[in-house]
Amino acid sequence: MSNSPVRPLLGCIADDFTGATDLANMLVRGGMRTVQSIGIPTAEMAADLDADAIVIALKSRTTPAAEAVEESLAALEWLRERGCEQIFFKYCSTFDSTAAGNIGQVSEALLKKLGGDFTLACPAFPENGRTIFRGHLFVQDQLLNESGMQHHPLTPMTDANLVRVLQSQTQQKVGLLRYDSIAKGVEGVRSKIAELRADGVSMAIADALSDADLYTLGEACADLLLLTGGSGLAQGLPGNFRKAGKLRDIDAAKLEPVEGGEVVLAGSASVATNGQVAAWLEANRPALRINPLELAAGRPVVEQALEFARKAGETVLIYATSSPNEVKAVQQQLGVERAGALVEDALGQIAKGLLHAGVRRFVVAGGETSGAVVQALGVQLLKIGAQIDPGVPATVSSGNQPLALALKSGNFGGRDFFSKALKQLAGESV
Ligand SMILES: Nc1ncnc2c1ncn2[C@@H]1O[C@H](COP(=O)(O)OP(=O)(O)OP(=O)(O)O)[C@@H](O)[C@H]1O
Ligand SMILES: O=C(O)[C@@H](O)C(=O)CO
Repeated sequence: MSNSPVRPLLGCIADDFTGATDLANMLVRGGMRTVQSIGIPTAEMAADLDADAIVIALKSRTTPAAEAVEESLAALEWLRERGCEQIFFKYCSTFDSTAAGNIGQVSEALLKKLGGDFTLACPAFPENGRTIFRGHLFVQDQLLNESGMQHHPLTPMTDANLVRVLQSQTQQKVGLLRYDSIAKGVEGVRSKIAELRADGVSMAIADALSDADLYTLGEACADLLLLTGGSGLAQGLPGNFRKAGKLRDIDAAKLEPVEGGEVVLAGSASVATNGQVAAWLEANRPALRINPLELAAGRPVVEQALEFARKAGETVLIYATSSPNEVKAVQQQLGVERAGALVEDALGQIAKGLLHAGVRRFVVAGGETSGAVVQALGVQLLKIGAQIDPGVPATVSSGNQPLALALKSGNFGGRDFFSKALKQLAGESV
């Protein structure tokens, strides 16, 4: 067994916040000690880094391609300076991108900078119902464009044919690594990649119906400088580093316990979060809903929420989560951006107020919401612990005052996620 690596092995760039946490979760599950940085780490943060994998969380999913490319290249440069051997570009398992990109443009730029001539694009996440067959992405039993994602406010996905979608975002030739090549195992994948390369393809959408397919892909691609996809594709990578004797045999998911108060903050309006809020209310646990219209009217919503939490004497849920129709009505009155910003800002301020009141464990629902809360709490670096539900790990922030955080993508987590996450952050077995 080799000693702890001085430099990280895998460098990752994620296009959003909870997506980064999802990827980090997968790497820890595979035995890689992983830290997530909010943006490119500062020199001070970098001095403390000791991990097998580093995930840099950007907020580039919906930014114009040129901006996303610039930020991603800056992250790449930082990761290469640290000596990372392989780079992973993480995007959403539903391939969320605007009509203008930017998954293709960012992948192309990263590949060029690395001097590579081929990469895979595979957003599959079978554990959460995302599979790819003949280049078409399914969410559970629906094609992507019939799954509800066609109505996404920022990244409506109206075509399930990922070869076509990716080709519209890059000058490079896009191909398909089909399920029948993957069924032939690691050698089958390698010979198909050789064929695709000879054909001038530099990015191939990879089919994946199961975790077994993703492990095969991961093993077959050990030598590629760049891989791109969802967290599922990363499952096969720790095994490659282990085989090469580069990982220590330690518990990568171990986190220090964090004592203090706890809270649940929900700013996601997704179906899964609506169910989780309903489950909390059905259990008669204390909850307060914040109303964006009251925020817009300048009412003291933040102060009221802090007072509510203080008086409750037990763990509370503070949420903006509403049904799609209610959200739409608010958005029509305030505008999508303003409504979102008001809620995010309020939940951030509430998180900060609760921190001052002694809260140290935070369960947060929603990608944008998590970004706002983490920023308000001044968190820059997260150590990643054990999985709570697929795609969501427990995490603890670095620094003088460690905070325990569970940051959940909107559509992730079971109905009992909030209570399960609170227990796990408190160190209880779940
Ligand atoms: N009641 C509401 N009315 C209007 N906007 C709301 C309301 N509740 C939440 N929002 C806003 O909706 C957005 C939800 O985005 P967020 O990323 O947090 O959740 P999500 O989209 O479900 O999660 P993910 O991006 O992880 O899939 C935020 O900007 C939030 O402020
Ligand atoms: O891949 C996923 O589905 C998530 O990690 C995510 O990025 C959700 O926004």
